[in-house]
Amino acid sequence: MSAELFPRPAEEIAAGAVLLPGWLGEGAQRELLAGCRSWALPPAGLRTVRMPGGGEMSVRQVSLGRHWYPYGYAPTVVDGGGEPVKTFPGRLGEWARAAVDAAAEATGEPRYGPGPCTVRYDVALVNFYGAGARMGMHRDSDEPSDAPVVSFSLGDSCVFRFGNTEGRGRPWRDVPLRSGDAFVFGGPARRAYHGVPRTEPGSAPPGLGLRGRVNVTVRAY
Ligand SMILES: O=C(O)CCC(=O)C(=O)O
Ligand SMILES: [Fe+2]
Repeated sequence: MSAELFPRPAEEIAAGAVLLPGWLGEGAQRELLAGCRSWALPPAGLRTVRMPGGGEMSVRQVSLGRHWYPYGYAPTVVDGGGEPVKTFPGRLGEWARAAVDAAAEATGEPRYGPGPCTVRYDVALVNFYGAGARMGMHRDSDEPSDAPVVSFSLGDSCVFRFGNTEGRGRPWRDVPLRSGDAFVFGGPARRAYHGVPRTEPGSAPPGLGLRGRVNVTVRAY
């Protein structure tokens, strides 16, 4: 991919929620995608998540570090085959801390506490969006930790709807996320509602070799 014609600057979408466009370069995107492909393999690989109401999430998912299920975390795939969850890769924690520092620097506000980020990240959710997949408005609230969540996007672009902490409704901002973008939400935005109303099939960078969208969300439990 050539450089952007109009580079997108870092932007604070809401207090504590920062978009870092193109934060992962092409090499890092390829590295992360290769990781996702290996994490997707069984055991404890890519799965369809069943909701308590009987429905299924359209986004398929793999957990790292701790297994997320609706609504909690467990050491094993408690709502599937019972296998131990895959290990959380330390490199994802390094990237997440660096993204938090970049977000803090971009806003010039000490939103996430003083000094460089020292959070011990230990959980990641890998979300795979095929054509038509979406994620409804929700909060990331199954982690006791208030540490910033860091999300990395690969492949197809999407609309990331970033709302408020009061409820699922407006006000919200619809933010386009593209391959390589990082999005940090912490501090006052940590428990804000957010979702992905749509992706744009076929919009992935041709060189990446991914059809669909992958999002990796790094959290501290
Ligand atoms: O796919 C995304 O960008 C958001 C994922 C998300 O909100 C989550 O995994 O909780
Ligand atoms: Fe989320």
